[in-house]
Amino acid sequence: MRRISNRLLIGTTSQSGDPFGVITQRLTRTGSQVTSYPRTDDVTVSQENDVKPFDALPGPKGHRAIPFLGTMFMMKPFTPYTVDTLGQMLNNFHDKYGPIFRARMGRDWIVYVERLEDIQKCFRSDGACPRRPLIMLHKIYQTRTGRPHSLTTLEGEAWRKLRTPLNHRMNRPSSATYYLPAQNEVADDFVNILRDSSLTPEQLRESFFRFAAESVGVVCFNRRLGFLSQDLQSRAVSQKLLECFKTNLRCTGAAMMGKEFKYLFYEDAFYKTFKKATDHIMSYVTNYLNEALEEVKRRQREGTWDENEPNLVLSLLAEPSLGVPDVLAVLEPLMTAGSDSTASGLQMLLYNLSLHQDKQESLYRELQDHHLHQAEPLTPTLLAQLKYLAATVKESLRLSFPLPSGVARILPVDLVLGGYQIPKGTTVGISSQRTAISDKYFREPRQFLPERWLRNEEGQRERSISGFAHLPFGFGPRNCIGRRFAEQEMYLVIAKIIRSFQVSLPEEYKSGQLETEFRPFVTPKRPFPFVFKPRQ
Ligand code: HEM
Repeated sequence: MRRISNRLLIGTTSQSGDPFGVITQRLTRTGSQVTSYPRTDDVTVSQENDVKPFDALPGPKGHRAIPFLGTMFMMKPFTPYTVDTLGQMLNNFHDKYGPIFRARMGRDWIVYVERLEDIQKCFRSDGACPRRPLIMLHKIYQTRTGRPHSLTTLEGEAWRKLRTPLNHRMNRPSSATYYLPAQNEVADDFVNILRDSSLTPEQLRESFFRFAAESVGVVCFNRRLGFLSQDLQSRAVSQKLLECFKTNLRCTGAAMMGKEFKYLFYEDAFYKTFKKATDHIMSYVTNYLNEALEEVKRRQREGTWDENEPNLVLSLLAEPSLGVPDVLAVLEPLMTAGSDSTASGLQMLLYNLSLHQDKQESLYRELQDHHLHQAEPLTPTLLAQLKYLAATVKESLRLSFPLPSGVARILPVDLVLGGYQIPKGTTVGISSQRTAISDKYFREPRQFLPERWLRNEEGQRERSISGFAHLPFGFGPRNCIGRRFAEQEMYLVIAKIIRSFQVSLPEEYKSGQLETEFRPFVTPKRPFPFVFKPRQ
C-alpha cells in the first residue's frame, strides 16, 4: 500500500484493500446543520499490475447480455425481478458476481461498483462537468417542443452555465435559512392537516406530496401554490397542477426504469400523456414567473432593487442573460425533483420512527430539552442545536436508501476499477444502496441507530464512518442542488410532527418485508396507515 495525496487515482486499484477508516471526514457547515462530506485529498490506495480486460468482467451472460433483449431476460417472467425490485436484483448480482460486475441495461453495459475505492475513483475522475445518463424523456420533450434544455438534460459547458448561478444561490449557508419563515408556515399547515384523524392512508400519502410540493414551491416561485389550502377554490386550482406533477413524475420514473421506450422514436400515448401534463405545468408556472418578473421590474423602477437579493427566483429573473423560459428551465426540474424525493424521504423516516418508538422518544426528549413548545417557529440557531434530529434524518436516508441503484456516472477517461479496464464513455452505477447497509462500514447495518451519527465532545463518532459509504445526495459538482433545502424541510417538519404527535403504525409493519416501488424515489407500495396520536 502506498499513500498519495491530491492526485487523480487513475490506473491504480486493489482487490483486497479495505478503505474503511482511511478516508477521513471533512466537516462543513451547511446552513444551520453540520454535514460531513467525503474528503478527497487524503486517500490510501494499493497498486495492481495485472489489469483484466473489460470483457472479462463478471455478470449475467448469454441471452441476458444481448443489447435491449438482455434486460428483458433479467426481469419477470424470466426471473422474479421487476422494475420495482431492481435494487434487489442488483444486490443479488453483487452477492453472486462480487464487488464489480457488468449488466446489460438497454443498449449498453452498466458496470456496477460497491467498493469505496472504486466509488472514489469514479467521482474523482468526474472533472468540472460530470456526466450521468440524462433523463431522455425530458430531453426529447424539450427538443420536440423547442423549450430550453434544463439541468437534468444538459451536459458539459451548457450544463455548467446553468448550474453555476444556482450553486452560489443554493449552496450558500444562508440559502435555505432565508426560506425558513416561509417553510415554517408550510410545515405548520401540514401538521394541522395531520390532526384530521379521518384521512385515509391514500389521502395521507397525497398530503405528504402536497407538503413537499408546497415547500419547494415557495422556493421556486416565491409564493404559496395552494397545495395545502383548506379554501376550496384554491384547492381546486392546485389540484389540477398536482395531478400534472404526479403524471410528470410517474412518466419520468417509468421512462428512467425502462418501462417505456417507444416515446424515443415517436409520440406514443405514453409520451402524449407526459406532454399534456408537462405543458400544463409549464404554462402555469410561466404565469407565476411573469408575476415575479413584474415585481423585479417594479422594484428596479422604484430604485428599491437590491443587487444582493437573496430570493432565488427574483434574483434569477434579474439576471440580464436569462429570459423567462431560461429561468423556467432552471426552476421546473427543481420543483419536480424536489417534491417526490422529499415526500418519499419523509414517509420512510416516519416509518422508521414508528417502528422504533424508543428512538422517537429520544427525539421527542431532545425537542423538549430545547423547550420547543407547540406553536414556536424553528430558528436557524435552534435547528443547529438539534443533533439527534439531524442524526435521525441521516440514519433513515441510510437504512431506507432513496434510490434503488445509487447514482451513475459516464466515465470521461479510461479507468481501472476493481482490477478491470473500464473504457471512457462507460456508465458506472455507484451501488450506494449497498454500501449504506454494509457491515464493512456500519456497525449493525440493518438496525435503525441514529446514535451512530452523533459526535462526542472531542468531535468523534462511536465508530468513524466514511462519507463515501453514504451518498444519498450524490457527490461532487453534479450532486443534488436541493440538498440544503431537502434537509431543512425534513428537519422542520419532523420536529413539528414529533413535538405534536406520537406516530405509530399497525403491528403487522413490525414484522415482514416492506414492499417498495420507485416513483422514481423509493416509496412504499401501499400507503402507510400512520396513526398520529396528539401528545398531551
Ligand atoms: C430527500 C430528498 C432528496 C434526495 C435524496 C435527492 C437526491 C438526489 C441525487 C442522488 C441526485 C443526483 C446527484 C449526483 O448525480 O451526484 C440529485 C440531483 C438533483 N436534485 Fe435532488 N434529492 C432530494 C431533494 C431535492 C430537492 C428538494 C431539490 C430541489 C429543490 C432537488 C433538486 C435536484 C436537481 C435539480 C438535481 C439535478 C442536479 C444536476 O444535474 O445538476 N433535489 N438529487
